[in-house]
Amino acid sequence: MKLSGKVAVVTGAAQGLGRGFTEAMLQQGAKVALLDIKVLDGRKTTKELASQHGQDKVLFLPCDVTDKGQMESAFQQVLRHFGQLDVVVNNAGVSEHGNWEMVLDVNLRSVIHGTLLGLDHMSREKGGAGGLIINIASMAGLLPMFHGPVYAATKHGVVGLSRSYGTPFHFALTGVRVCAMCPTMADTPIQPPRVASTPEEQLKADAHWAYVDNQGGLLQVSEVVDGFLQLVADDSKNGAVMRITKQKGVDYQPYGGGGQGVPYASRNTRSKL
Ligand SMILES: NC(=O)C1=CN([C@@H]2O[C@H](COP(=O)(O)OP(=O)(O)OC[C@H]3O[C@@H](n4cnc5c(N)ncnc54)[C@H](O)[C@@H]3O)[C@@H](O)[C@H]2O)C=CC1
Ligand SMILES: CCCCCC(=O)CC\C=C/C=C/C=C/[C@@H](O)[C@@H](O)CCCC(=O)O
Repeated sequence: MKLSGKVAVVTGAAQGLGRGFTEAMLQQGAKVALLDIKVLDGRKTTKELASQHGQDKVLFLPCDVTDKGQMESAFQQVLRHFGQLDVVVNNAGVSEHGNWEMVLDVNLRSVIHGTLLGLDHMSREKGGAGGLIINIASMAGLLPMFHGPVYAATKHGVVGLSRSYGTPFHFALTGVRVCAMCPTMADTPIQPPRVASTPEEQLKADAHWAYVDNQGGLLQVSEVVDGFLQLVADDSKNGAVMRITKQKGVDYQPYGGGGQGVPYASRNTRSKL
């Protein structure tokens, strides 16, 4: 997809990878709606990007992605404001912490909802023009994460969701490509501090940072963004799972047969909003 003139929604765009994806799409001529629960940070980021790219190219919408009503309203505001929708980046996410249901809500349930909203607004079978959905998973979506089992479960779910909606069956109906990105540790505020507040958390932090250091350090946001732009541009990639690691750079998770997907015999195979 060429991004010039296109309209994108990015969740969790106030900082980190989401801000990186947003800036990259603006630089390629897209207009971007930034959704984030952090209102002050979101407004600050949007103001900075507006000064670089033009006020008409950005729109900030305060939005808690776990609130279905806020998400539906945000997508409707994007359509009203920009008149179209071509790209959805379900990026908002949180790392593992005590509240496992919140991790599930943000990292998986909201990504499912954002995917369904994107399909609802872009799918050709619903009068849309087709488009692209990129769901931000993680290498924890492909590997076990002993200090983050719930986090890993959500990211495995994002991979499965993206591969399933990224089958030829759905593309024939929707004209919407759906892919997942699986970066390893990247230099954003999601990273835990090296010095924790409790001995138990310090043990986890030491294990985390020992792994990061052993893997060659953190990815830079720019490295993840480069992969993102490659995925956006490559219209042959549907249902693809992009990996970004320090060892191998950008590559794709290899899968054997079955890439066409398996029909699931149920009364209603198609999820509803
Ligand atoms: N940084 C890393 O090491 C990696 C990050 N990821 C994934 O990349 C995505 C972005 O993460 P980062 O930029 O690193 O983290 P980050 O913490 O810097 O940014 C996450 C953004 O999501 C927003 N957010 C969180 N909960 C929200 C909610 N309920 N509603 C709306 N916005 C919400 C935050 O306010 C923040 O702006 C996440 O899905 C994360 O799991 C994947 C692999 C590696
Ligand atoms: C706790 C902070 C938030 C977590 C953010 C993440 O999602 C971090 C990424 C999670 C796991 C990373 C695994 C990294 C694996 C690679 O470094 C490499 O070891 C994998 C090689 C796989 C292969 O070659 O098949």
